[in-house]
Amino acid sequence: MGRATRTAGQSAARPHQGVPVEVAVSEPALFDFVGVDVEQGGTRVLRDIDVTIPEAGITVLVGRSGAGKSTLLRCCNRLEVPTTGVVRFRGRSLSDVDVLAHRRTVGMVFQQPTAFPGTVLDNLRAADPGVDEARGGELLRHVGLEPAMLGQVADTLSGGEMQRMVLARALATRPSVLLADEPTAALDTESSAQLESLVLRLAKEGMPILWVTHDLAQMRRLADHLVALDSGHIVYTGAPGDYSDRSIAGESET
Ligand SMILES: Nc1ncnc2c1ncn2[C@@H]1O[C@H](COP(=O)(O)OP(=O)(O)OP(=O)(O)O)[C@@H](O)[C@H]1O
Repeated sequence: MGRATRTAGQSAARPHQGVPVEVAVSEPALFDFVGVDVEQGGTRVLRDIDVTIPEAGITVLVGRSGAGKSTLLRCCNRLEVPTTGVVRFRGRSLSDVDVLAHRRTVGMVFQQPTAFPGTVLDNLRAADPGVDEARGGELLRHVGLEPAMLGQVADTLSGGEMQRMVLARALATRPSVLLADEPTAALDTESSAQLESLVLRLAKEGMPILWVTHDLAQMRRLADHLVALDSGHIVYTGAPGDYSDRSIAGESET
């Protein structure tokens, strides 16, 4: 975690002194889970989660099916609300934020890309009505699609094109974070590789990304940081290179 120095005024750190002082403060984490439980249908699907998601790079969440990866990810944009505990976003509890505004800051893409009715441009405008053709073309280029596709009926796109359009739609609100829940699961190898390159580029451009997968080979291609879950518990956090317990993830290399 990086550290920052800020100038604290009289009222902040030293109320009894008349001059500003320099204090060192830790930068808040991107997401901070403290004592988080999530209960679904009488079962605790996340148990006592304490984890910090760093501000930079790609954090990959791995674990076998049903481990709680999606639930943890969904807590990050308030699609899921903890039964107990706190999730903080850049230091602020998500129970205190405006949820819709938060979801514009924290974009999300899902396993199954879903087009809204109408054209690709209509889809981008559903996220931000201010998207004109120029901005729409820019968003499409950013995800490797041709601006000429703006007028195409969205549900005629291929699976790979659709997932990239959905990503462009998520980027239309200029989010500062991206959440991705197994976004390559329904794609062929080539489309999957294109999406991986795209996400690596977004991360390089400075966007922190949380990416869920059960595919350990993909995890190794993408992860700067790793969080592994098993039966609702965190079983590993740290560098991907140090993670070796395949029996915990329970998944095969692909
Ligand atoms: N609304 C719900 N009601 C009851 N149980 C739920 C609900 N949502 C999730 N669960 C259960 O919570 C557990 C964790 O689900 P979650 O989708 O987070 O797992 P996952 O690790 O993302 O799995 P997968 O890789 O299969 O998507 C599962 O056992 C699931 O059946």
